[in-house]
Amino acid sequence: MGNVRILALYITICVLAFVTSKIIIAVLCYRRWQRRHMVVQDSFSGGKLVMFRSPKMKSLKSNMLLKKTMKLSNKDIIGSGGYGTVYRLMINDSTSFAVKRLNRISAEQDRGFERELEAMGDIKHRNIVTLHGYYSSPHYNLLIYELMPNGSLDALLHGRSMNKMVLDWPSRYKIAIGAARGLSYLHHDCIPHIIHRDIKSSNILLDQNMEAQVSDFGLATLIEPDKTHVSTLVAGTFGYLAPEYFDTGRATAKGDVYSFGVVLLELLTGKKPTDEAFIEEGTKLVTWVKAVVQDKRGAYVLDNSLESFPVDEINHVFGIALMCLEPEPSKRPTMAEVLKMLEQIKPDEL
Ligand SMILES: Nc1ncnc2c1ncn2[C@@H]1O[C@H](COP(=O)(O)OP(=O)(O)OP(=O)(O)O)[C@@H](O)[C@H]1O
Repeated sequence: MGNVRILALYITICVLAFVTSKIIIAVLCYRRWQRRHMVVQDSFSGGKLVMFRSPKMKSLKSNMLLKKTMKLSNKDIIGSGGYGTVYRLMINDSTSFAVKRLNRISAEQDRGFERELEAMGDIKHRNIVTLHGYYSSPHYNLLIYELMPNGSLDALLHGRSMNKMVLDWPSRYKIAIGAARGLSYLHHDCIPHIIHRDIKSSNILLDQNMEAQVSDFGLATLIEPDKTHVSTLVAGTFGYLAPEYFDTGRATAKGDVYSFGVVLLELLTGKKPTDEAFIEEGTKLVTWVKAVVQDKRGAYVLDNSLESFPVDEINHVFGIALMCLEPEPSKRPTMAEVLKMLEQIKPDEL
């Protein structure tokens, strides 16, 4: 009988110690989370604004941030895409953000929303657009990003009048290297490794120094794009998608490499992969370029504005693009290899 009591006491002590340790760990984790976040509850809408603490956030008052976020209107719109509308949020002369309002997501997707965003907020790299925070409410969600003052590569290369700019070869090469660094970081240095799934020129944004930053990673898994958004097929964008994706429907790192190859072609030819002219002719940028190269008229595809720049450098990047565009995924280089090859073209400048 005595032994049974001792055993019961022993089990009780073990259970209590286990439960207490779990509570202590949970409290410590929550305190750590609180130290790294600034949280404001919006009693009016029932929403919650969460900002990840960083040097940029130090001088900001949380209530003022929430107030300005809630006041965003059509006049603040800077773009829109398959996931929703993007607004410029001006806090003061020196601080602004890009706020992406996401189209409604299902309750099932909503459950993983905050967890995914916490992981995205942890990713800090000079070639990845920083996620500063998010707002979640029963009706809609907002993602708060670093504002990229020079917009997207897509707008710079193919935009109408105001945004369009003739990018010289050094700028294009710098953009290619920056985007390759960002993507290589997601593929090889993040744990767990991240597949972007939607690499394209509108997801390569330019900071004040025209340095490329990759945006929108993680969104393809976070939210199903708007079904009315014609350029988007499941995840990814027509014109950039690797051929195997149409058979398997599976996003892979080598699929990202293919899409990056399309972006390199875009930089070299100045042509838009999603251009209706290609669709009308029943072809794509990649097919057209490959056909011209096969005819040994490779120089014909290059953007006219690149004529006066070093042809060997341009041809080298062209060669790398074609490697990325190998139909067989295993024959494509990894992003780390692509980056290394790009860097070797002008090693002194980096
Ligand atoms: N952080 C940002 N800073 C500045 N402009 C941005 C930022 N994020 C997005 N934009 C602008 O908003 C536009 C729309 O972006 P969004 O990511 O919603 O759609 P997209 O990339 O064009 O298309 P999709 O939704 O199919 O990926 C971009 O092309 C860009 O011009």
